[in-house]
Amino acid sequence: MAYQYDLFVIGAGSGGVRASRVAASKGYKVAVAEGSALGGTCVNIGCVPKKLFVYASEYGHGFDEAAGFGWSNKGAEFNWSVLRDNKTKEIERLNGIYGNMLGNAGVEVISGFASFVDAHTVSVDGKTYTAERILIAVGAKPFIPQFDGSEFVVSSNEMFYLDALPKKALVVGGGYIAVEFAGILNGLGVETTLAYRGDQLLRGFDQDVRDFASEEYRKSGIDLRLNTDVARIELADANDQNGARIVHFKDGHSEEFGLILYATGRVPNVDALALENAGIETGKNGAVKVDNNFTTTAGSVFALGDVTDKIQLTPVAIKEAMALIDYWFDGKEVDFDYDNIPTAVFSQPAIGTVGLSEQEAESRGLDFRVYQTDFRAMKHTLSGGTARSLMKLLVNNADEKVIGAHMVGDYSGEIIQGLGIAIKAGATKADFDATVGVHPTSAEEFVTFSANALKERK
Ligand SMILES: Cc1cc2nc3c(=O)[nH]c(=O)nc-3n(C[C@H](O)[C@H](O)[C@H](O)COP(=O)(O)OP(=O)(O)OC[C@H]3O[C@@H](n4cnc5c(N)ncnc54)[C@H](O)[C@@H]3O)c2cc1C
Ligand SMILES: NC(=O)c1ccc[n+]([C@@H]2O[C@H](COP(=O)([O-])OP(=O)(O)OC[C@H]3O[C@@H](n4cnc5c(N)ncnc54)[C@H](O)[C@@H]3O)[C@@H](O)[C@H]2O)c1
Repeated sequence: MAYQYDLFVIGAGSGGVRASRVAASKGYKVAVAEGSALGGTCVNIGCVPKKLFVYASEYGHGFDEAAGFGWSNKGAEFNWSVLRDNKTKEIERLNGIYGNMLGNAGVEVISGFASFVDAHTVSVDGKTYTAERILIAVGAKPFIPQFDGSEFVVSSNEMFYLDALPKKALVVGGGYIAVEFAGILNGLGVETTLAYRGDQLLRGFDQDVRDFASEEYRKSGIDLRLNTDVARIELADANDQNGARIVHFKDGHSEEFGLILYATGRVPNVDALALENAGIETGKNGAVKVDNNFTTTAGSVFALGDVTDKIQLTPVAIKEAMALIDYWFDGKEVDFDYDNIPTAVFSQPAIGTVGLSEQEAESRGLDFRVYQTDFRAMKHTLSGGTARSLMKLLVNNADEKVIGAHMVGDYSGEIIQGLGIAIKAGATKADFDATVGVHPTSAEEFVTFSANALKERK
């Protein structure tokens, strides 16, 4: 049967743009449907605008820290609408670049939300399109638990377009988005409370990193409250939808906030897809089920990125798209390595991590040793700041390979990328030791760990 397209991609985000662009450049006839803005979550309401906000927020601390270096700061003021609107202009510039990139590669961009008619046919705004292969790359959307007053909270989506910043904000959650936005708000001068229902933030990260980062967040001014959960929320003035909110916590106390951000996870964005029309099965939270080759239960339909709910990171979606391209064009079975994916949390201070945490290494029954240090970075000898940095290296005793590296402190995201290469390449502790340090940096600690830094493990 002749189809209109070789490939129809649903969603022009991190994974969808890469897959459609490369497939078209290799000779496929490709269309991509996008219901919102080109570039997806990362470009529009994720990594990119978030990082711009982090830069803005860091100045908030920078002005204070500059005094020790001789700068006098005569009443610097922050204007939210300038930041918000400059950010939006930059994102619109990127949207244009994505449009050109797709157009130049010969990809037809169709505006609108797609849904399945059958395993080779999708419908967008009432018009149908047939394709030999269909790729689902629709990403994820914020999950907000439903409770009395949950309509008065916002998700990260809205944070990028707020009319004004509140005087006092509550952030609920304990993952990447919660700690990143708590840091952003705090640095921009908002009185910020971060409430998490569990014992410690950042589940899945190394325990020392979690403890250390939490302490640093507190020192930076965030009011961190653990084992704290919200019972219900109401408007302070029932006639003012945009006014203050009263939060009733489960411990019985109540408090007023101008803004409440729920950062309580993201779930696959499948509701509008009518997956059942194509016989596509889903699992937990609606995640599209795929085999190793990203093939769904309908053989002509593939899925990757956040919608499969594996690891929700942009470079993962992009690498998955490239692996799928190799499978389609070169018949290479996908052998995606989900171990040793470096990642950074752009909180303040930032966290960089790659490989196993101490707890993961223990649960895998490995015999390993840990080198660990924490120190005051040189900058803070004059800044007057009390921030400290943490670095930690795990070495497998059987083959001397470095199996994990973790850092909390300035530039961790930048530093961890290089360590990711070393660990992926199988570097040993001796290789780290044989590497000459870059001085004076914090990063050099990773190549100067001696027996003195061995952690006594219980
Ligand atoms: C606040 C925030 C900060 C983040 N920061 C980082 C970071 O610093 N680093 C990092 O690596 N990751 C970060 N992420 C995660 C990253 O954005 C995602 O992992 C990544 O965007 C996933 O790519 P994707 O291709 O799976 O989906 P997406 O990029 O989400 O793209 C999916 C696209 O599909 C479209 N779509 C949905 N349904 C349909 C439909 N039916 N028809 C047509 N189009 C549809 C959507 O509009 C969207 O444009 C962040 C996420 C958030 C929310
Ligand atoms: N720097 C980055 O790379 C970056 C930044 C932002 C987001 N992301 C990606 O996006 C994903 C989603 O981010 P996220 O922070 O929303 O999710 P997350 O899964 O990282 O964290 C969700 C948090 O909400 C808590 N939670 C869940 N349900 C709750 C409830 N009912 N009440 C109170 N708390 C609840 C969880 O315990 C957890 O701490 C991340 O896992 C990450 O993969 C990456």
